[in-house]
Amino acid sequence: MTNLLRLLALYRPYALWIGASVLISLASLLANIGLIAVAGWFITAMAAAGLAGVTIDYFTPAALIRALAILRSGGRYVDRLISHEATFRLMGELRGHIFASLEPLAPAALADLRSGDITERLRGDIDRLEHVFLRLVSPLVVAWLVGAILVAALARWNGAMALAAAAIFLLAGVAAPALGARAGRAPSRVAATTSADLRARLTDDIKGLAPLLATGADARHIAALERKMDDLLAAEAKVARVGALGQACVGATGELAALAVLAFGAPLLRAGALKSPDLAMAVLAALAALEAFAPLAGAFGGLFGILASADRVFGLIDRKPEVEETARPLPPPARFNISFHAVSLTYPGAARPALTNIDLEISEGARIAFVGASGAGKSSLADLLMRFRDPSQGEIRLGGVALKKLSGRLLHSRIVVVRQNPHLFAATVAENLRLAKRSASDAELWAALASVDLEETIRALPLGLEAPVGAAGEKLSGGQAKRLGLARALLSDAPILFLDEPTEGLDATTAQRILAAVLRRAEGRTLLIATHRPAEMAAMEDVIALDGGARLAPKPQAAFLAPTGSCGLQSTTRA
Ligand SMILES: Nc1ncnc2c1ncn2[C@@H]1O[C@H](COP(=O)(O)OP(=O)(O)OP(=O)(O)O)[C@@H](O)[C@H]1O
Repeated sequence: MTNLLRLLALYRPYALWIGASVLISLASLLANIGLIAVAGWFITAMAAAGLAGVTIDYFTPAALIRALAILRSGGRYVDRLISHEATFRLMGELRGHIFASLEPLAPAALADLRSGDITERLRGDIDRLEHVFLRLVSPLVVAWLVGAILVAALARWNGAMALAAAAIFLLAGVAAPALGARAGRAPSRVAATTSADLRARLTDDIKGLAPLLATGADARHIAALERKMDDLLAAEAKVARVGALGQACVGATGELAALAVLAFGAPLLRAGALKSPDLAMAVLAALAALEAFAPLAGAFGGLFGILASADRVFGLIDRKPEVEETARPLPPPARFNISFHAVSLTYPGAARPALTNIDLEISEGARIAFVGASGAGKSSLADLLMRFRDPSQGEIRLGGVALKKLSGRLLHSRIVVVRQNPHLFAATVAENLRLAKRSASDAELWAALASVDLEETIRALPLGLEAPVGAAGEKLSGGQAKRLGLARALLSDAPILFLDEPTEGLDATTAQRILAAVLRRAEGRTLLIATHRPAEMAAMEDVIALDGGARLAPKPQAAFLAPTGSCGLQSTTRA
């Protein structure tokens, strides 16, 4: 419920829009009720005048009927316009708000969420929140106001008649929504969470279709999706049943209110305390009140589904970032030497540290190779350097300034990391490259491609630089996608490059050519390479060996090049 209140609080900047929408909705509903009531009064009065052989002024009621008809139709149109505009603005803002909250979370604090899940929270769940105002709040407020106005109007003729109508309106406007919400609580929550899960799974399965087909696991996954779909349909059927029952109950509101007015009005008519046109008007007004209460019937059955979506959306916003941005970042340091001071890192929930007590001094422009078996901690070093995570202990400094005191944006403009499988966007070759340097000319793009041996391949594509690379670069081979990621990094002006196994999987000749180009383009910059290749180690000024997260004792570079298995690491002792 707290999240529902938080959601409603977000509407505060749109209070004027919402007030206007409720007023216009109320006016058009009252116009409709007035139209039916005045028409009833008019017909009865005309009949009574005919029987009595007298004439009455029919211009005024006819004009009133016309005016009410125009107000009803125009009001409905303007109401839709305003209420939807307010809702769309709010949803747009909420999406922007969520995107802004996602940025500091990425990548570490989102690592446990499937990408389909995040997409679903941003799309489906937010869409569901749209109903809060349109289907719940506005209809409820309008129904209560209409009920109160009708009861006040009836009270002018007879208190008991007004009380009876009030009791019926309370049943329809308070008891029925409350019961509907209660009955729909479990199934609507199940429907919302199952639907979110189903979409997230579907997204994941579509992304991983190739391995699913290759391993023959597709049938199992399809069966699992079908089971989820059955669960969803069953939950939605229950929500629909609650809605239908609510509709049946609320549907009787108008008739019951009309009967109550008739029951109390007939004796007044006989006693001459009420005229027949007035009674007809009151009965028809009570009957027409149904229009105000009808939307409440099914809406509240799904209330808890909307709350489940609100929980999922706010659950994303409320996640704690792995790293806190400093509110007052220091200016960029003058130098770019890197130092690690007794740095340890233990991932949340991990049994043992990924990095232990690492001390490092990397001077500006240095060329260092990081070596170590898989899981030794090389990529974790890069994550810490980019401040995707903070060390559990110790401190990292850039130019003598603690990373925590620098802004994330500054850090990311100074240090570029190329991961083992760099992410490519579903955009063109040029767009992917220009992420690193927006102003890069085509000639610069070609030069960057040439340095990773990709120029010929891209020139051979009919669209060249404008060729789309497909989702996550799937139109390129694994090696080509990796090289495009590398070209992107080389294009940037960042003074520090961290390349995580840049030539892994490439043949020795291509790897050698690319290494030469990397060294050329990294001239004057700090170049850090995580590698298993002796040639890359040999090209660096220094080799730092990691084993199980600890830095091994320094030893001559040549020792790493000895063919003793895992880069000559076995005989090395811990630092
Ligand atoms: N997000 C994570 N959550 C928990 N443990 C992690 C996470 N990422 C890495 N680890 C663990 O931290 C240790 C170091 O991993 P890291 O990826 O830094 O090694 P690496 O040397 O880069 O390995 P590789 O050469 O295979 O890429 C490993 O034991 C790994 O299982």
